Amino acid sequence: MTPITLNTLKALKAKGEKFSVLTCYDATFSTRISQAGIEAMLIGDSLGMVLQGHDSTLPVTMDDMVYHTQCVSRGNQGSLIMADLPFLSDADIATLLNNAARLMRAGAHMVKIEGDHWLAEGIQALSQRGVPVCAHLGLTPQMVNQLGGYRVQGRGEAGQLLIETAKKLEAAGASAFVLECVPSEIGQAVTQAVSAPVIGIGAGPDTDGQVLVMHDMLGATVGHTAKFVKNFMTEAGDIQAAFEAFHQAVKQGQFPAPEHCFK
Ligand SMILES: Nc1nc(=O)c2c([nH]1)NC[C@@H]1CN(c3ccc(C(=O)N[C@@H](CCC(=O)O)C(=O)O)cc3)CN21
Ligand SMILES: CC(C)C(=O)C(=O)O
Ligand SMILES: [Mg+2]
Repeated sequence: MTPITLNTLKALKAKGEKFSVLTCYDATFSTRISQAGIEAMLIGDSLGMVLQGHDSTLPVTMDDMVYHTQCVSRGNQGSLIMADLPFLSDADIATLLNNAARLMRAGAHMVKIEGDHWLAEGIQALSQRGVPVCAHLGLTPQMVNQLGGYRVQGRGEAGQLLIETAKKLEAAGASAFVLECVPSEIGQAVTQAVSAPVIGIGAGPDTDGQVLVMHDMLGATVGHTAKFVKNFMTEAGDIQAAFEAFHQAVKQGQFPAPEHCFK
């Protein structure tokens, strides 16, 4: 399989074709997920919750992210690898550049950073130096203490601001977006407003790609799961088939269904 690049994702968007993304944290699942044809894997700081047992993503360190990115990189068979910059790893531009360099050396092809319009400066600094950046907007879990919980974002006026923010960050150099927990109409509007691929999680059916936390879509997560989660394991019967079913459902526009979306 020819490796997936950012250009592949851009070309899919231009053609109106969907693509799928899963979080991944280790070499075995990296091989399995990439063999299923899933275009990209995200070493998410959600590992703080699903692997480490914390109740938020805030305790995750750069060392944690580097270690898991190396593991995923070793198992990868052609998917695009994205890695999260963890909480406050972007305290200033020099720190941000150093931390992004660590993720890229560990095998990431692109870094993802959570925030809002103020990300522009950091995104510009990274993209000018050859580090592709994915901007994570909407529900940004590193801000859970300020948001007062994992709540839907971008309702009412905030939705219009989100569209303007995405355009501004694309102009600053963002090459992709993750849009989390927003009404479907905002997911659609942001996707149309930028030419960079938009990956949704709880952002409706109209984003270019869909991402889920691997443990959620395998039905392995303990306790509460969000409305946007679908368990692909029940029907598939084994893990490889569940990855393939997720990929096909996204490709064919069958996932997310209305029950996975916010109005
Ligand atoms: N296992 C796991 N899956 C994830 O998707 C995930 C993590 N962990 N950890 C980091 C963040 C936290 N995330 C979350 C967690 C909960 C909701 C949630 O339950 N949201 C409510 C929205 C309620 C509302 O405002 O209407 C929901 O009902 O889905 C959303 C995103 C997404 N990320
Ligand atoms: C939920 C996705 C988008 C993420 O940022 C993570 O897994 O950390
Ligand atoms: Mg994350």
